[in-house]
Order: sequence, then C-alpha cells, then structure tokens
Amino acid sequence: MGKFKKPVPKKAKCEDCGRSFGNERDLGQHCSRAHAPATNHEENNPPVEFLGKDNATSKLYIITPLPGKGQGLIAVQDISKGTRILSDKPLFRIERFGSAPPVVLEKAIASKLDLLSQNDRRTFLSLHNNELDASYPLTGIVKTNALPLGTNASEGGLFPLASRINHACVPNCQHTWNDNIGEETIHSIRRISKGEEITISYADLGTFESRRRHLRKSFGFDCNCELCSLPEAARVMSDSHQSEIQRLDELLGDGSRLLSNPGRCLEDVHTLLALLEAENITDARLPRAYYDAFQIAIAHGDQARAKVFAQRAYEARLCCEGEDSPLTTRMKCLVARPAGHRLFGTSNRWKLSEKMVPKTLEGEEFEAWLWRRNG
Ligand SMILES: C[S@@+](CC[C@H](N)C(=O)[O-])C[C@H]1O[C@@H](n2cnc3c(N)ncnc32)[C@H](O)[C@@H]1O
Repeated sequence: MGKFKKPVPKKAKCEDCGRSFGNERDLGQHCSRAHAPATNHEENNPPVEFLGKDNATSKLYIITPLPGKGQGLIAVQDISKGTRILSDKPLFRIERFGSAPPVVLEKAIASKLDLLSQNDRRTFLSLHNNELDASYPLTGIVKTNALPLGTNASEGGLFPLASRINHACVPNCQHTWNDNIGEETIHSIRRISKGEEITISYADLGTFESRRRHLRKSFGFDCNCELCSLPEAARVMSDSHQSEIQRLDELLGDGSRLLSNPGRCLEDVHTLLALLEAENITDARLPRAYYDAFQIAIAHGDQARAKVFAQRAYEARLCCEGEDSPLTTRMKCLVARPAGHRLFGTSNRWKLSEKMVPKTLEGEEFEAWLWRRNG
C-alpha cells in the first residue's frame, strides 16, 4: 500500500469540476456537490425560520432567508474556532450520478423517497432545486444539494441541515463526512461572530475567474463573498496565490518526487502553508499539508520532525473534523508513534530518533530546525 514505495495511482477526477481527488493524500473534500443551473430560490423555497435543532439549547444558528441566496444559516451567538456546529444524518444516500440519463436518475431517487418517512420526504422536497428543467424535479434537488460521503465516495447524501449551507470561497466552516458516526459534520474553522453567515466551500476552485465560471455554471449564482469582492489589485495578488496553492498541492501528490527530492518537497509544503495563511485558508488543506510534511519526514526516517508534523496535522484535523473523526484518530496514533506509519523504513536518509526534538529551541529557531533550513 506504500504510497511512495509503489507508483502513485493516478488521481481520480471529480466528474463535475474535473478537480483531482481520491488518492490517499487527499484527506479533504473534492468538489462537494453535484452541479446544476440556477432557478429562482424564493419561488421554490418559501422562507422558514428554523432554530438549530442539534443545538436547541445552545442555539448556535438559525436557518433563515438571506437576500439573493434563498435560505442559509446565521450564527445566533459567537462561535469559537473548532466548534461542531451541527452533525447531520443523511435522509438517504445515492450513487454519484455520472452520465446516467435523467429519467433513470429520477426513477432511482423516487424509489429512495418511497422508503422515507412522510416527514423526511417532505424535508427532501423542501430543499432547494436549482434546475431550470422542471421535468426532473427530484434529480434537480439531488444535484443542487448532495454532499459526497467521503473523499473517494461513490455515494452522496442529502441532508436536512447541511444542505442548507451556502457557499463562500474562503468559508468559515469545514464540512466532512464522518464515517465513524455516519453523519456529516460542520465545524467552525475560525471564530464566527453572532449574526455572521455560516458558510462552506462547494469546491476549491482557484482563481476568481475559474471560481466564477464554475459557480455560475453549476450552481447558478455569482459569488459575492469577501474573496470575490476584493479590489482589482488585491484580486490579482490573491489569484496568483490561489494558482500557486493548486500547483503545489498537485505537485505534492507526486510520491516519486518525495523519495528522490525530500528537501524540495518539504520546502514546497512550507511555501504552501505560507500561501494558505496569506489567503486566510484554514480548511482541510491545512492538516493535509502538515500530513504531507509528516510523510516526507517519516519516509526518510526522521521520527523527530515527523512527530512535530503529526501533532500539527492532528490539531488542524481536530479543528476541522472533531475528535471522533477517523482521520483525527489516525493522526493521534501517529503522534504517539510516528514509526507506526507504513512509510517508515523506506529510507534512512534523515534518520533521527523521536527523542531528538530540540527542547531548547523556540520560535523562529525551532521552525528553522523543523523545516531543515539550517543547511
Ligand atoms: C445547497 S443549496 C444551499 C441552500 C440554499 N440557499 C437554500 O435555499 O436551500 C445551494 C444553492 O444555494 C444558493 N447559494 C449558495 N451559496 C450562495 C452564495 N454564496 N450566493 C448566492 N447563492 C448561493 C445557490 O442557488 C445554490 O445553488
């Protein structure tokens, strides 16, 4: 199974947006949703105000109409970073639609609905439908709202609450399918103020133009989030960061490079992290980058740095997904025993015991050691 011992499998591509996903490095989400053109929200979904049921006592959010967006979730109190805002069971699961004809999909969805309680069926039918084509209303609802059930998922889920969350290009929440509990979790990845909208990203889409094209074509709206509203000069700068983030992320998926040129790969992770910070990105790409650094270190026998990277990956994963997520649990085990990773022993180039994490270094000096910047 060793990613870097055997040739790295070619990354699968999201059928919808073409973004790579699905190798074991991709611990985060790929394109989150099925895609469909727009229709008028307010017509399809009469406004309802809904109090966050998972948090009925603490009232973290309400579901309410938002100008130009249909419905969405608004925080009704300050929410600290790393909070599980909600955890949602799917109404039903459905295979990724691929290229099946709509009439077949419509039938498949109808047979799923037959198995639901009247209440759940009503909830499904109340979800937003972006499709202009009224001939396949069930397919439209699924395409607008389905979230993938995992990174390599062949299935998507329809959710009463999570499917109500709107998109932002730099969102304040991470959505994750948690296979341990069989629910979609939504975690705050930065502090959210009372009155702020709760948002997730429907896909990591790169530059302003590519985001705009994709969101218009697939979801029928023009995004006016903070990132998409930057003035021209700032947007040019952000676009160059976003492109570089995508390039480095792809590059780090090349396992053979990690074996032949670990120093350069580590440098790339360091650059990637700086760019994520510059773009205020604290989503699942953060733990993934630290996990990349962990793998580089452990593949070359450096258990000391691997331990530090594992700890950082664990903390970032915990924030995005919570303690009960399979990936958080896995990272916790690797913090305890970095050598438990299958790549350990691939090479002894940087061999260093776990006990060799320097105790006297702090701040910049520690970072210089960690990233091997001392020559
Ligand atoms: C999964 S639904 C989200 C909930 C939806 N707003 C509702 O009323 O149920 C996705 C749809 O919400 C709308 N939407 C999501 N994010 C948006 C945004 N940032 N700006 C405008 N509309 C948005 C789009 O119509 C999109 O197709």
